[in-house]
Amino acid sequence: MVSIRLDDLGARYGRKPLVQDVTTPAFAGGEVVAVIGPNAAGKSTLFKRIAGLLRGPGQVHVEGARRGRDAVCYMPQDTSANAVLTVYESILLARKQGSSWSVGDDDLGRIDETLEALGIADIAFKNIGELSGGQRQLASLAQMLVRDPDVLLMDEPTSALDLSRQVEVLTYMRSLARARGMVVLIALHDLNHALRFSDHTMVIANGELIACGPSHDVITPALLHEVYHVEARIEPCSRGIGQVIVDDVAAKGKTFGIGYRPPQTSMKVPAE
Ligand SMILES: Nc1ncnc2c1ncn2[C@@H]1O[C@H](COP(=O)(O)OP(=O)(O)OP(=O)(O)O)[C@@H](O)[C@H]1O
Repeated sequence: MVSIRLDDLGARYGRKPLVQDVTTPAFAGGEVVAVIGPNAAGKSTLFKRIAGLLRGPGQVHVEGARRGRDAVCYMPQDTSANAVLTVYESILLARKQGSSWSVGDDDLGRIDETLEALGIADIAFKNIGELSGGQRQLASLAQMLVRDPDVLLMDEPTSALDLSRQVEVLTYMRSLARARGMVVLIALHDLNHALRFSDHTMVIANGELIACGPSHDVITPALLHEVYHVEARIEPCSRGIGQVIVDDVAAKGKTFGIGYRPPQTSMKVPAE
């Protein structure tokens, strides 16, 4: 079974180090790992470093992979595409990348299965330049899945999707991780998704790993206060799944340079 472990990993753009000293336990095939943290914390940079797209110190240890050189796939946050290809062609191209160009029944079967599972069979022959943002994100996800990676890095893969699609995609990803023995690392801003769909959570802040462990142990009111400067509770919903409820933004959390202002308690109604 595949496993991935990060050892003192760092990454830089030019000379500037943006991620440093990231060391994790081994994550095993079948596990979903959420990567959370504020804007500009270094989540995408970390993913690019793991995928070998950036240089830096430290090591990525992948053991037991089936796919050798193609073991790790990275789905970037920005999925815009200009190529004049249909969705189907782009997925076929992704499937055959780095292998022989002959197309077999297994290739076609995997593509059909993925299109169906992601609910995009109806747009298979649309040009990818003509898709909506959400459709493009699903097509991009399909391109990754047909490559059968051992480790899949997904950078905010549900950011353009409507509510039901978000839940469907994350449910599917978790079942696929289990069924294919794949490790899935997902950068997420929705902490309720992290609580519901991930086994482990890594928290990145200012380019450093400040917490890593079982998601329900890591995502706590104290952590949310420290990292996001919010006063929050974690309450179990009727199905027993933890939900983050943000009561307030701490004064320290002013983000836009205007300082925190308490919410307005009344609205001005124009006189008739
Ligand atoms: N190509 C680049 N050259 C120089 N600096 C970059 C480059 N790309 C990103 N950065 C910087 O690296 C830092 C981390 O960015 P990164 O995209 O990894 O953050 P993130 O945690 O993924 O943020 P977000 O949640 O907003 O997507 C930021 O300060 C960003 O400005």
